[in-house]
Formats: sequence, structure tokens, C-alpha cells
Amino acid sequence: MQPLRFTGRTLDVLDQTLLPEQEVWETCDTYELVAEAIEKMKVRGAPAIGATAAYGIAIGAQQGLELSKGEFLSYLEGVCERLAKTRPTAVNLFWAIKRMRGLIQTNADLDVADLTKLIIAEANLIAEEDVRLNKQMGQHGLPYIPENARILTHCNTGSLATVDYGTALGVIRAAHDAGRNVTVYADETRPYLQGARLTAFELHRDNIPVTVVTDSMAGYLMQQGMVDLVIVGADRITANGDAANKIGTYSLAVLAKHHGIPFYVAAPMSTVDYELETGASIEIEQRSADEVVFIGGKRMAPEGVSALHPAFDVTPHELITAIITDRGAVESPDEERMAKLK
Ligand SMILES: CSC[C@@H](O)[C@@H](O)C(=O)COP(=O)(O)O
Repeated sequence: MQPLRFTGRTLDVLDQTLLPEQEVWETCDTYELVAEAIEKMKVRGAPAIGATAAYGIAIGAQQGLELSKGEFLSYLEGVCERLAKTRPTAVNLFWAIKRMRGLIQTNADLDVADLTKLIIAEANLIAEEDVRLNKQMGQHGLPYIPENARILTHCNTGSLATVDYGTALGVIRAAHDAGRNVTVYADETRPYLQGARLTAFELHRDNIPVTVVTDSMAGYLMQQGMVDLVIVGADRITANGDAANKIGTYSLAVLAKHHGIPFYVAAPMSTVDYELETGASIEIEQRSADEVVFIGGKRMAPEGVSALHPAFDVTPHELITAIITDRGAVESPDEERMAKLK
């Protein structure tokens, strides 16, 4: 199930805030609506956010077709700036915008209509590449998924978080497609419940055995010998192999280390940010406390009590058994080994 449909004029986004109860497609015919879809997490997941932003620039270009060349270029810069302000942690967003800006600068001598055609083609290319690279990542991940593996995962890293196929779920999907018997424990992933709502939805639909657990059950499952490996995605991996991912990932990595269980991170190279040396420099998105306090519209904590909502945490590279990318896997990642992937 793909989360995006580019029609040539609009970007239709499957509203993930409504899944699994309702499958509602929202039509974005302006770059503003695309930016809002990212901000409101109608579309989410690092690679999907990157592709959506690229399409946002393509739609923005189409909105500006009547402008003079000079006006068009400065207007496009404003479109890029708006999209860059939507969410701070997933580097794929900035990677996609940088790639689109590069294309615009290199072809700035073209007329507005021809430049717009190139922009649309580049957005389509980013989307196509994502699917291809995810499948490649799946193949690189296969050696780490043994037959009968019982796998714990966090958040949603599947088709819904990418253009298709997925990152960590892509590796699981590749193992399933290769005929391996795998079963998945999906952390519900409080507070946004990407695991319970989206991962369970995707895997169930694809007939990959899935069992939902609360985040707090992970230690128990590991202690009982019920988990063979953990695999998660990432929103940003720094030059030394530290990985930011959905809040709760770090706790899983610590638990996995304690129990001697391998802990894998699967992400495309567009998630690797070589400009940041360590995870300490990653900006962690702070979201509304209401998302913690309310569940399904019902208040769970007394009125007036404060709540925190950091949306991501950083897992230090020492806790990661291997980072699996579309270019191959890096075991025991550190700065030197990560640099070899460049
Ligand atoms: C392929 S997805 C990797 C990550 O983006 C994913 O694990 C995650 O943390 C998504 O967070 P979200 O806040 O739902 O966008």
C-alpha cells in the first residue's frame, strides 16, 4: 500500500492519522497543503517525508508558472524554505530539498515551463529511487534474518513510511518474500501508535504474522527468550553511526544489549547525515503534550498536569549491531566504517 499518488497536477496523500479505521485520500493541489500534510503527520516516515517534499516543490513550481523567470526562482526558494520548516529531525526532508535546489540552480537558465518539467521529473525520480533502494536494502538485510526469526520492531517503517516496500519492514518483507518464516512483534509506539495502527495494518494485510505489544512489554519478551532480533528504521544517522529514530528506540537498544540480542537499524543512504559528527547534534522534534495526554480524544492525565513529548531519541552506535543500507551493511558501526559507505 503506497502512501502517495502524484497525478501530475496534485499529490494525493493517504491520511495516516485516520488509519486503520478509515482510508481517506487527501488531495494537495498547493505546496502549502503538502507542507501541512507533513506537519500534521498525514504523511510521515523519513523517506516518505523526503519524497513528499520533492513533490511539494513540483506542485509549487506549477503554481508559479505565470511568474517571470526572476520572480519564479525567488518564489521557488520560498517554497523550499516553507517545506524545510515542517519537521526538523528526518534528514531525508533536507536531503530531498537540497537535491531539488541543486537541480534548480544548475538549470536556472531554462525558461519557467522547461524548468518546471525538470522539477517534476526529479520528484518522480526521487520517488522511484526510494522503492528501488528499499528493495536493495532488503537484500542486504537478508543475511541478518534467520529462518523462524521472531522480530521486534518499533514505529512504522513500511510502505507507509516510504514510497513503497519500507526500510526495516522492507528487510522483514524481503525475508518473508524469500520464503522465510518470520513473525513480528510490533511495539504499539506511544504516543502516536504508529506500530499498533500502521505496522499492524500493513503486515496483517500482507499476511506477515504480527502481534502487537505495548512498548513496556519489550523487556519482558526479551527476558522470556521470545525475541531473536530487533530491527528499526532511522530518521537521521550521523557520521559516527549514531541513529535518531522514534522515541522509545533507545530503550529497546539498551534492553537488546542487556539480553545479548542483535539490534539492527535499516535506512537508505539519504538518511545518513555525514555533516553531523555525532547524534548529540541532531535536533529532536518536540511535539504537543496533548498527543501524550489524550488517547483517542480522551484525556488520560488530570487537567493542568504537564507532559513531555520528544518525538525521537538517539541510539548511540555502540548499541547497534549493524546498520543496513541500500549500499550494504556496516557491522559495529563507527566513524571509520561509516565513512567507507560514502
Ligand atoms: C522508514 S521510516 C524510519 C523512521 O522515519 C521511523 O522509524 C520513524 O521514526 C517515523 O517517525 P514519524 O514521527 O512517524 O514520522
